[in-house]
Amino acid sequence: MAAVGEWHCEKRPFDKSESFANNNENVPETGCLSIIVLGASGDLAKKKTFPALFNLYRQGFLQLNDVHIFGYARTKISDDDLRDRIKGYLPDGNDVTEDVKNFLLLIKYVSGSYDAPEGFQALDQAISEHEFSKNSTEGSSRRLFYLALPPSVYPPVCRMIKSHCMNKSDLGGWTRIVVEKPFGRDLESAEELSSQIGELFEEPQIYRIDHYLGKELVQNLLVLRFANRLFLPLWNRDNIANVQIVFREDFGTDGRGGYFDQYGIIRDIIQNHLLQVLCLVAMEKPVSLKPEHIRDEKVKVLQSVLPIKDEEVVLGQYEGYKDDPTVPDNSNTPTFATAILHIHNERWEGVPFILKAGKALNSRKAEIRVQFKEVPGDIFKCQKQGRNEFVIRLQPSEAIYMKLTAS
Ligand SMILES: NC(=O)C1=CN([C@@H]2O[C@H](COP(=O)(O)OP(=O)(O)OC[C@H]3O[C@@H](n4cnc5c(N)ncnc54)[C@H](OP(=O)(O)O)[C@@H]3O)[C@@H](O)[C@H]2O)C=CC1
Ligand SMILES: O=C1O[C@H](COP(=O)(O)O)[C@@H](O)[C@H](O)[C@H]1O
Repeated sequence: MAAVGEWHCEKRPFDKSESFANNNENVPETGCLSIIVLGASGDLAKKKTFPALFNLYRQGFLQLNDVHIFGYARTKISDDDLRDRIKGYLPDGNDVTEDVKNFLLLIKYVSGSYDAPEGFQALDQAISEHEFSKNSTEGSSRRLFYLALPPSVYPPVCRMIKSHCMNKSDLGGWTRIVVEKPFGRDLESAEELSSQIGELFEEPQIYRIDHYLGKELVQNLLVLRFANRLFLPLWNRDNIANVQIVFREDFGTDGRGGYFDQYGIIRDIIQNHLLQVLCLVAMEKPVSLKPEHIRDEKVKVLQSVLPIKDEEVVLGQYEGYKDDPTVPDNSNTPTFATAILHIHNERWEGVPFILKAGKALNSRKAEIRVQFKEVPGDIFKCQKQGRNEFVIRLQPSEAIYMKLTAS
């Protein structure tokens, strides 16, 4: 029997004043806004970034009078080509509504490379023309650059933005950049990337994104764990046998080899999305909900993870991966990985955290599965496998359910 529980689980209302401004409390959020999606020809842009912008537009956070959206990438396509690529991924894209039409008209495309001035000069000119058409005083407008690109090109792109596309002077306007995961390939490259970007932009201008943290149930994990007495006494090694954090997709790279093959499934999914989830599942209660307090508790979890043993890792590559023309014929990149993590602390000693991620599998699913221990002195002889579990499903649709043991 599966029962749906109703635990305290709330959605924090989105506060307009927080949009793009939570670290910049004194900066006015008015005036002409240009949002520039770099890597606009790619998968992230069409599946997530443009649809998210459309949702902001529909909810009134992006005003027709103030906003313009620019796509930038190397692929040579027209404005309409880009709009056609995006259309099918918008919630109402197939029956082109007025909202869809108006939104698409906000989008212009500029083509150029990621490491040469010409393209960025053309981009700057297109942005400036838009700002001029809105009678925006130079320096008073806002420019947001979203890097929907492989991290390997962040340094040249950031240098080009800094040299050619900044808001010209500081009259209340700003220039900000959003960078995607994975943040580098390893500790050394992450630190190098941090210092390269840090030399060009001030910290409040830099936004690092992990979209799993935007999923409603991921955001709710802290409320669920720390605002419900039901869970407080159970959430530990005395009651929990193991925790599985699983990501499965039923599609492969689909032409994303240019990015994916350089990184593989561990860097694409496990190191960021799944580890963030693991931290929220395993951490102690933070002092408050301030970002730095939450971060401090996450760091303690990560510091308590023991080195992963080779025999507790499985890697694989799906058959047909190398048939994708964007993947090199000799690629050894894993598209599947499982690793067992052990957290060496008072709460979790002896509880395996099983992290699994794979592409081109037989189903699509992202979930946290908390398997409870069997009850002591069990008098029932029923089948126990797959029962006594608490499941938080993050994908394809978000849900919480419990698999109880019942005859
Ligand atoms: N796809 C998704 O659902 C998600 C992706 N992300 C992140 O977004 C970023 C981009 O991923 P995604 O859009 O999927 O990948 P894509 O392979 O689709 O790459 C995006 C664009 O980047 C350019 N590009 C690709 N490979 C290279 C390369 N080796 N060198 C220079 N430019 C390249 C291409 O544009 P052009 O050739 O036209 O210049 C491409 O259209 C990654 O960091 C990923 O982790 C994050 C969350 C979800
Ligand atoms: O970050 C990424 O996430 C997507 C999956 O996101 P979801 O919200 O649809 O679960 C994945 O396809 C992509 O490889 C990866 O870069």
